[in-house]
Amino acid sequence: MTLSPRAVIFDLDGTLLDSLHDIGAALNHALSTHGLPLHPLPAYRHFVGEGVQVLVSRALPPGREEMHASVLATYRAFYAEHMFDHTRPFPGIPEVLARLEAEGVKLAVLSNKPDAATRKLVAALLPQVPFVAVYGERAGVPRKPDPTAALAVAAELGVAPGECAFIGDTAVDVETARASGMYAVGVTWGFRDVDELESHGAQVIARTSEELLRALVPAPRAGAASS
Ligand SMILES: O=C(O)COP(=O)(O)O
Repeated sequence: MTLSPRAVIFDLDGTLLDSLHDIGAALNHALSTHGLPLHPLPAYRHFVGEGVQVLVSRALPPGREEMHASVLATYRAFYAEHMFDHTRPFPGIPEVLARLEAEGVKLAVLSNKPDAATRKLVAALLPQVPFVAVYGERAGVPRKPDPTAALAVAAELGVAPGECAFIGDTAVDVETARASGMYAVGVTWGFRDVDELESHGAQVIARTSEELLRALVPAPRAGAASS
């Protein structure tokens, strides 16, 4: 099945960008600065996804909630300096975005990452992509899976929610898509597994960037590639 959406809204962390290392290293730096135990980097797969406040809450040891503000401040300062150390687009992502652009599909990013970091990363690592809208978590706007921001992005793009696909790697993204009335597409190269995506209602699962493209746009006509 090809969805052929008029617009595609992408999650950022774990969907477009492989950002786990820099997030985990920055939070481990903050934890160690405050004398708290660290986590192995893979543990951060389950901490990321619901914004920076929740990220820090999940990383703190039980009973140390009073450290939240200090750890968050140290994390923010360190991450601002190190968010580009290891973070790169996942393999095939620039090609997916270029093909969607060529097909005339409108593109946007909606992340639960803080807005400033979201914009900086997208501008620096995907500079050639003509995203119509790029948003992270903003004061006064409920974060995903609340549909408010996704519906506002669809309106900004001038498309109905039913003409949008929402692409993400976590339950939060799939729930956002469903709550907004958009196609829910889960990708497996990010931070969570297929079970999580399916059990939260992903209508399509893409395991590779090629599978994602096949789900979104019609295949080039036979013979078109050889000319
Ligand atoms: O940083 C987060 O909490 C999540 O970011 P994402 O919404 O781009 O996955």
